Amino acid sequence: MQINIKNVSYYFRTNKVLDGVDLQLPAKAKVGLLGPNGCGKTTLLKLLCGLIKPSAGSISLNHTPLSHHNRQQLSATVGLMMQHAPAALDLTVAQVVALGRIRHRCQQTLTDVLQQNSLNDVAQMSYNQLSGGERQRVMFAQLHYQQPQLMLLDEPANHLDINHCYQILNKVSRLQNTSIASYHCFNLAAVFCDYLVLMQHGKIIVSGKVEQVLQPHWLKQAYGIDVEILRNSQGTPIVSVKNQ
Ligand SMILES: Nc1ncnc2c1ncn2[C@@H]1O[C@H](COP(=O)(O)OP(=O)(O)OP(=O)(O)O)[C@@H](O)[C@H]1O
Repeated sequence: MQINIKNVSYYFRTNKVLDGVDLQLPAKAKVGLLGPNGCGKTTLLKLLCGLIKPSAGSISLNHTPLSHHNRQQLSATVGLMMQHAPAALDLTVAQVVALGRIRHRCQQTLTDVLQQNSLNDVAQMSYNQLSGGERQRVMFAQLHYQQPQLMLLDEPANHLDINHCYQILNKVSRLQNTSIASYHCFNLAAVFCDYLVLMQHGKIIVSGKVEQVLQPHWLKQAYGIDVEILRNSQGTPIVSVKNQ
């Protein structure tokens, strides 16, 4: 899904939390949103799925303004995994995952999705009785079942142990869709994204390929930290924070 964000601003009352954001993304891009706490990453993700509307500017998906997509179509083609997995009503894990396909004809079975996300053993447990990381995995399985053309993930690594974190981010990177995920860990973003967007105070300060964005001067500007950039054996950047 192609995305075109034009001069988008967003206010919470008088607080301008997004300020003239411009961004064009090609279909199937795997995008990482970076930036310090409160810079506007979640707000941008909520705007992209139509949960909130821009105060100014416009967003188009596949060349059609978001405001022209009908709600049902949008909820089938765009999926958002929130940062804090919500407490569900008294639903089982299987029922929560099944909500991902409530508006679709299923192409893969619920059993397959539960299995692919290693949730078979807890499928009949109450969602409310799961740990934070287990809930996060259930919410990802719901999104996986939905198979949206545009997958939005707010801090997908939240709560997850390193093994489940890699399993989920590997799945995201292999899906043939567009994904935009916010990250606090530069090194996860470097491994799983092909394009990064660095934000500060509601603005994009730089966007581009991983190597262009993970530069010491940009990270100093956004976060006020000194870093050096190392490389792993595949040449992927590793950001190492210098002792403060
Ligand atoms: N419901 C709300 N009402 C008022 N202000 C809000 C609301 N939600 C967010 N904000 C403000 O909007 C700004 C951007 O918040 P947002 O959640 O988009 O940041 P973020 O980059 O996702 O932060 P984090 O990395 O901490 O999750 C923050 O200053 C926040 O206080």
